[in-house]
Amino acid sequence: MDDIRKLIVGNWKMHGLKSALDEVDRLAELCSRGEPKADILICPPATLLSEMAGPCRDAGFFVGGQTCHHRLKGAYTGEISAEMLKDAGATHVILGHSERRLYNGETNEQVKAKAEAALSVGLIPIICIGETRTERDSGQAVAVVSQFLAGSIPDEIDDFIISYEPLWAIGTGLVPTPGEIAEIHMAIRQRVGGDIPILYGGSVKPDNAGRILSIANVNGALVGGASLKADDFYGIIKSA
Ligand SMILES: O=C[C@H](O)COP(=O)(O)O
Repeated sequence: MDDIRKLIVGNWKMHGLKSALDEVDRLAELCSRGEPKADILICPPATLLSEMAGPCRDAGFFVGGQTCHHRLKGAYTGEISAEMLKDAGATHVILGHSERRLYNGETNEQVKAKAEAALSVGLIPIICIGETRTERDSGQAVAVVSQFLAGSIPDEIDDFIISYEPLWAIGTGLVPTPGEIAEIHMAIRQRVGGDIPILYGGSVKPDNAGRILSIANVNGALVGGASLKADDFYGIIKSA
């Protein structure tokens, strides 16, 4: 079994006003009761990043972005650069999330360029890949995930994270079988090598996290809905 330290990531997506900082305080209090066996990364909306960086750092948590532009500066109204995320205290950035590939039309080439921008300022990219229900049901899951891998990862890089997120498991309460997760994570492992963390994301909850995190080559989780409340998120963290 690989000895990569588990990473539990909370992707808050488009949730979180300043009052959500109370959840960071609550999570810090819960985690102070014992030594979590995982690193914890919270990716809030960009509007909260600077304000969260301090409390998270004090609690031993990392903070990250949910996307970044592929350029470091310029006339790109409404965009956020990797440099701005770094300046706000981020250490990681989620890239190519299926919700951005679907709703914003993000392509593999754009994800690759964003990853290069992130790496150029010292951010660790978390590159998301996954198949649709139709692709899973037609036996294409491994092929589709392999194509995303080939197209989204910059050449010659070694400090990045992959997150396998079957699109049909995001926000649905549905989770692949352990065998399905193991098969995909092994395929990713064979492609990226032994040191790259591979996270699973898609309806991870306190009651299934232990089982998912015990699967070979699952080095952590990318958690959406269950990361918004500290007690739920801690239920996943302590399963690591
Ligand atoms: O980024 C997180 C993934 O989209 C999973 O979201 P979820 O835990 O709400 O299914």
